[in-house]
Amino acid sequence: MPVDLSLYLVTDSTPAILKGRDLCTVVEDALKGGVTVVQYRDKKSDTGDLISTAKKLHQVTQRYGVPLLINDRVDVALAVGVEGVHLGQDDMTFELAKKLLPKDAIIGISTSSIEEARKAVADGADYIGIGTMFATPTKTNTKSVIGTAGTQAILDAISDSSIGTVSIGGINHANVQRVLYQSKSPKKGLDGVAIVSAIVAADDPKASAEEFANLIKSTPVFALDSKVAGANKPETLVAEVPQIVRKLVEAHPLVHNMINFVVSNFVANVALSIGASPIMSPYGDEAKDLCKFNGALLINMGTLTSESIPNYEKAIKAYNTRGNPVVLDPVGAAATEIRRNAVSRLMSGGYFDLIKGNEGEIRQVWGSNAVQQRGVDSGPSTLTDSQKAALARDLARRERNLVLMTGAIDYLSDGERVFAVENGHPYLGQVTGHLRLFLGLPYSDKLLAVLSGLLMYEIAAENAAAKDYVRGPGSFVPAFLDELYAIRTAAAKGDDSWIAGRAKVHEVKI
Ligand SMILES: Cc1ncc(COP(=O)(O)OP(=O)(O)O)c(N)n1
Ligand SMILES: Cc1nc(C(=O)O)sc1CCOP(=O)(O)O
Repeated sequence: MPVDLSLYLVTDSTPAILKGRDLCTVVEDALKGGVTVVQYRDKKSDTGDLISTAKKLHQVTQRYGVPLLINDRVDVALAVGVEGVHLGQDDMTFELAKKLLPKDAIIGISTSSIEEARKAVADGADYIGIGTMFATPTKTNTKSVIGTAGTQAILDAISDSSIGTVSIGGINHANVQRVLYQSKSPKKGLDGVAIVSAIVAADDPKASAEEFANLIKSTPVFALDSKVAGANKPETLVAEVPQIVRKLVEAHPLVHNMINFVVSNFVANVALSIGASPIMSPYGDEAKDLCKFNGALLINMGTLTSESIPNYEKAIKAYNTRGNPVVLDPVGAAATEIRRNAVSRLMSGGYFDLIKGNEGEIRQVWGSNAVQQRGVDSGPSTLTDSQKAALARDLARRERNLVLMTGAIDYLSDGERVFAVENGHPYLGQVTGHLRLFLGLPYSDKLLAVLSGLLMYEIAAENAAAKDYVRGPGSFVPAFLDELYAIRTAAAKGDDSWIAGRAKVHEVKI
């Protein structure tokens, strides 16, 4: 019978993690909470002590019908008669372990590259541990931190095989759903997550394991997995927009803004104009209460300070844990070394449902070092329209989220579909800080939700710019707020004329 790898506990007996408690008690508590496999990992004890502890652990795991595997030591596994072993790249070879262990013994192999994973598949391993997902103090001598993108590439390369897969390294309650969701390749996902400190070092290992089990079971299905019928056709999507705008107006959602002070006032007024409820809070600790209102979080890096990043991280963790939408606006991402580092730190620490930026910013998030922004402007474009569309699509595909690359033409992608939106007005580009409030709405097709927000904004901008009293960005702002309000009022009355014949959306085939 295949092993249930969904919640894989790896033990650690070091004082910093076990904190002087009895290992068997901690493991039994974790089993009560829902752990499905246990690996006894002890790098320090002598062989005699390893065997004696493994025997005690085996008595516990057998009571819960959960397999016990031994890290590195085939001899200890044989002496105790446990269900299997976990072997690293520098341990006994798979072939030899297979010869020595009983036929039905479980053998897992550590992998951190496509080559290692392919070899484990060819050898016939039962599962692979894929890591290191995120840097972790539990094990500092890891080969490479590969994140969700590296894990996805490995899963993709072995997607024809039925080998089991778990991710390991730095996984906790705040990131577990993202790890499972974002690592998924089109044909193969992770079967589970391997955890050390977030369970063994927890004050209450049972409660911690229970929380993991619930999060794993309820890992949400996002945009790529469910769309409205015919959702590749712009006209099908645009036809849905009026009712989505109406729903937004009725929902009166809360938006938590961690935003650049330059546009703070404007963003608050925009939110109010379209019927949302804005709160400006750069204070990360406040997020654990604010996220309970089930609104969306917007991180706008416009006026970054040394205190911003830890505050962003706290807020992202709070919203990710609840699965509430988080939007990243990486303003000026390619302008300075500090901003470049901030982007990579945020990208490795949290899940963003939507990343919105100009070409320079999106290229920086993608990892292109060739870009140098001047201030927050994108700078002259060096990409063709189809390269821009491909960049938005590839980033969304890698991050398994939505990407909106703004410019004269906006490109919106969910990693599969790419739509070009040619509405808007140049004045809108001079008034940064557009909010995408629509992600919080209960629509399974998040791309459609964001497209609705985008069209509402851009059509309001066109209407505002057409007023004869609007002569530049200064007079544009109040007119724009009025036009947003006018659309909101019309939508609330069921009047969809604001969008009739106005949307300039086409699908880009790459
Ligand atoms: C499930 C799982 N995956 C990876 C590892 C790491 O094993 P290894 O490379 O042998 O490193 P050590 O654990 O020996 O430090 C693991 N233990 N479990
Ligand atoms: C044992 C181990 N192996 C890793 C690898 O990358 O192969 S990372 C790791 C430790 C994981 O600990 P925690 O869950 O506390 O971050």
